[in-house]
Amino acid sequence: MKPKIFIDGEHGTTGLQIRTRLAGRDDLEVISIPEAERRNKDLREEFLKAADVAILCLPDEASKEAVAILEGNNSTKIIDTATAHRVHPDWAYGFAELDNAQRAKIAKARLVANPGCYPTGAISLIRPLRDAGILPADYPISVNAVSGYTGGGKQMIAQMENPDAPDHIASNHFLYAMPLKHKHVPELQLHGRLDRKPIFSPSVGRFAQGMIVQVPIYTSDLNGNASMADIHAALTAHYNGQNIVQVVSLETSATLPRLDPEELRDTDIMKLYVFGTEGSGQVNLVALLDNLGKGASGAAVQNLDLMLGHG
Ligand SMILES: NC(=O)C1=CN([C@@H]2O[C@H](COP(=O)(O)OP(=O)(O)OC[C@H]3O[C@@H](n4cnc5c(N)ncnc54)[C@H](OP(=O)(O)O)[C@@H]3O)[C@@H](O)[C@H]2O)C=CC1
Ligand SMILES: CC(=O)N[C@@H](CCC(=O)OP(=O)(O)O)C(=O)O
Repeated sequence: MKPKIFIDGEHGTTGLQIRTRLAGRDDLEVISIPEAERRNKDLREEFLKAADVAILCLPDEASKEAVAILEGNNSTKIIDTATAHRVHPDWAYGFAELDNAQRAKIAKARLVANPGCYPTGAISLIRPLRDAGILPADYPISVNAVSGYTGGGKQMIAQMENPDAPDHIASNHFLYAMPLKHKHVPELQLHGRLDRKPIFSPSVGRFAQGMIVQVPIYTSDLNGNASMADIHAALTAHYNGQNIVQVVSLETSATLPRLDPEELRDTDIMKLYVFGTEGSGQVNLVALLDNLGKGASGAAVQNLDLMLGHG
């Protein structure tokens, strides 16, 4: 029997992209609710309970509701793409490259919380340096980022694309979350193994998919005055042996005149860069990804495969 997969929120931005990635797979069966019935709670309950794996692509509250429906049901595994369970101790954090143990943890978990798009970029840069003993736990981390507007889901897509929408956004690029209380901060702090809350400053650009996440660092404040080469070596060692997170060489990074957030659009790859000038005392650590690829739907399918034993 093929495992049954139900994508709750299949007709939203993240759900649709998961559906596309699963189209044509003959090792599993996607069970699906017609779009007009997407908010029919009874039908959703029936599908949630019938699934071997339910992938939740819903706002936080609806996601918690779906998890409550499955309370005590041990036959449906859950991947939640929302923010709701990312710092919950009973949930495995769905970033397979987090450390040596994470892939196996995800593979045997019933509850997997897919990481946020921005945290995927920032944690991929921070965590290996924490684990290697280079980055002190109390380092004052800042994370500055730009995302494509699909990161805000159907609502923001309409705001950006429809000039007649009452809440239309005409800006080509804007900052938001200025009170520094973005929903991603707890996740960044916990999985980045940071003692202090990072300062997270996201922004959105007038492009659909893509993301740049920047973590600037003073190397003189790192343990042992780690050099740019040491930082790059630690990242390279951490991501050795897998093909989704790619550490770009220092030589290539040094030749880049600019970095385009859309470069990895429609891929599930993430590229990491160490920018700067050796000896200057500063580096800018940068992650480049598609917010809907490794930042959401691609990661959900990667986790699904691990949970189905295809890892
Ligand atoms: N977009 C992105 O880049 C990323 C998104 N995520 C996370 O994925 C989740 C989904 O986001 P996204 O796809 O962008 O959002 P969308 O708004 O595009 O899609 C959400 C879908 O859920 C449906 N929905 C909302 N409430 C309910 C409900 N109570 N019952 C059933 N269905 C419901 C919506 O239906 P309706 O059309 O009726 O509103 C819509 O189809 C969020 O939690 C988000 O944080 C994670 C990483 C990146
Ligand atoms: C551009 C934009 O609005 N991005 C969203 C983050 C993406 C999202 O809602 O989902 P995740 O938390 O799962 O990443 C935000 O800042 O709230």
